Amino acid sequence: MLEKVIEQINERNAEAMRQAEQHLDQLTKPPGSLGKLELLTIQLAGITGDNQTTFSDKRIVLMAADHGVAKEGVSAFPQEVTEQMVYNFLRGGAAINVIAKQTGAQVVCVDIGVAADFGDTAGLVHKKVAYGSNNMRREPALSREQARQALLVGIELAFELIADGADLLATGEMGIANTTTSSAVLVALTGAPVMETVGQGTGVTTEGIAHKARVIEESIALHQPNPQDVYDTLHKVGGLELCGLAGLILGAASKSVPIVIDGFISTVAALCAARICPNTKQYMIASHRSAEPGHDLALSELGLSPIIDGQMRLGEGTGAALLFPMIDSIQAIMREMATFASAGVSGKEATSDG
Ligand SMILES: Cc1cc2ncn([C@H]3O[C@H](COP(=O)(O)O)[C@@H](O)[C@H]3O)c2cc1C
Ligand SMILES: O=C(O)c1cccnc1
Repeated sequence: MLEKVIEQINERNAEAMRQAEQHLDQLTKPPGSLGKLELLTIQLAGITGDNQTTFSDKRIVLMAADHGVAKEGVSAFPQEVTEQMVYNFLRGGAAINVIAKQTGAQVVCVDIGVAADFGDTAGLVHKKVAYGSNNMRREPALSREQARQALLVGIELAFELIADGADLLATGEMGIANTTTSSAVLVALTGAPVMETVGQGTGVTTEGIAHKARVIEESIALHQPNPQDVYDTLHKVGGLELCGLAGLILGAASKSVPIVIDGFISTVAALCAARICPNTKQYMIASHRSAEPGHDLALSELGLSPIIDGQMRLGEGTGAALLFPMIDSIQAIMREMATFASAGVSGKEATSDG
């Protein structure tokens, strides 16, 4: 299945990108003056093959999972908050619900590995692979099989949502202690110094940050994840939502559906997807730069430049959903804005430097 998916992740449509660029330069504005939004719409044209797409069915896929490493006191909040927040998402009370409602998008809340039983709770997508991961400081976080299974959950979910009409996907997550897990995966894959990848997460103190770094160092020293092998890394120091989101991104790319990447945790999942299939990067849209210090490193590994710089550190897909109105605006500009010719506005003067 994975091999087939990877085979289907192609280069973007270069001709559609060229046409989008040409159209942008005919609109009544100085060339390039819409900055990163111009690059964004060119990218979207390359993904969909059309420079005037309206994205009318956007879904934020919020994967929830618990992390055994929470036992090491690496978060400012207790583990049960993951379960409690799942109920909050289902009731529409979380930040992501409010932002999604504002922008007309849907939140798809997935239990991929919460350490609680939700029974057949309505509104929740039931895809539990395990009741949380193990404490990576003592044992591998997941079995290799669990990591593979969670990745497949993500791929299949992307297929289901796209078959159901979704034309734009975004990543979101909930899982107490997952900034620690994400930093561990980032360090394992890049060899970056641990202290450059850890931040306050939900609000730990300076001492708390040093403690997180020690827990990560000890976990990596214990398991020695192979930096060339994403599965080895994910199973030893990863988490179920990271695996699931990596799968979701691969699945979206294989169907030529753009995928908006949220903050630090989501970007680490994106890095895992890109290590599995580098072409996947062409389908990723970096929404915002999180306050987590490791986020910049993960973004630069991917060669992505986010549009929003809001010092946010929430996750859930909030940064990604905040980009939706900007996506709608630039797509409307492509469809509706007047050209120099249609408006009778004089074009750029030829100058000595061209
Ligand atoms: C009430 C609440 C809502 C959240 N929504 C997202 N997160 C975010 O914080 C967690 C990661 O931070 P750490 O590694 O420090 O635990 C994740 O669940 C993430 O999605 C939340 C955290 C809390 C407390
Ligand atoms: O950037 C993120 O994704 C993030 C940062 C802190 C806490 N939760 C999520």
